[in-house]
Amino acid sequence: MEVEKTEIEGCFLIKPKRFYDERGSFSEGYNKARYEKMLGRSLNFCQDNLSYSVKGVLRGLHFQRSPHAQAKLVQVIKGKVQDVVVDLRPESPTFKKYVSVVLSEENGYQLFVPKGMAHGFLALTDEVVFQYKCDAYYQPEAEAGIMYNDPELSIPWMMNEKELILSGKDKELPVLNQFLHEEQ
Ligand SMILES: Cc1cn([C@H]2C[C@H](O)[C@@H](COP(=O)(O)OP(=O)(O)O[C@H]3O[C@@H](C)C(=O)[C@@H](O)[C@H]3O)O2)c(=O)[nH]c1=O
Repeated sequence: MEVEKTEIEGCFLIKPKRFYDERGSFSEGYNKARYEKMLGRSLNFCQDNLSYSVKGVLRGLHFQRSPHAQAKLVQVIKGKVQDVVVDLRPESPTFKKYVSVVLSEENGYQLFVPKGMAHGFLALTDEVVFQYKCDAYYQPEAEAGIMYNDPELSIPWMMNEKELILSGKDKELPVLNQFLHEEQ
């Protein structure tokens, strides 16, 4: 298993080791003791989520407000996504920076997303099964988000705007600037 730092402090790309044999392959999706050691922090995941998406679905950019903020361990079981994380911690040296990675069934990579991030992904294949662990429970009243095409962030999404499929809720999200003003 390899761990790579990303441009955002506390956000890591994890490359689990895969064991191949004549039957197929095996890999550990999560091992509390090993992941804690590898990431240098304690982990207390309490909820597992699974979503199915068709090509062009963009979910994001989401987070839960404190005290319900969630760290996440995200991965793709089937298909391929562009996964994006935005640092929303005002005190962070990488405040307003984003990280964009491709997570796929083939590469098996995982992304550890610390608390204080907005997170989203774009389904790049016809069928995407996306799985993630969270360390705080879902709290609908704490849900918040930033518009995926925020002009200041200017995230280079890997599909054409016209091909994207968003939820009604995600079409109404504020841009980053508006969100930061409303929070003050
Ligand atoms: C996130 C979530 C949703 N739901 C319900 C609410 C709603 O009726 C339905 C679909 O919810 P959403 O539209 O919010 O699902 P979705 O757009 O997939 O939301 C997710 O997006 C990704 C990018 C994340 O990072 C997650 O934290 C989460 O915000 O599922 C739960 O019951 N538990 C949960 O933990």
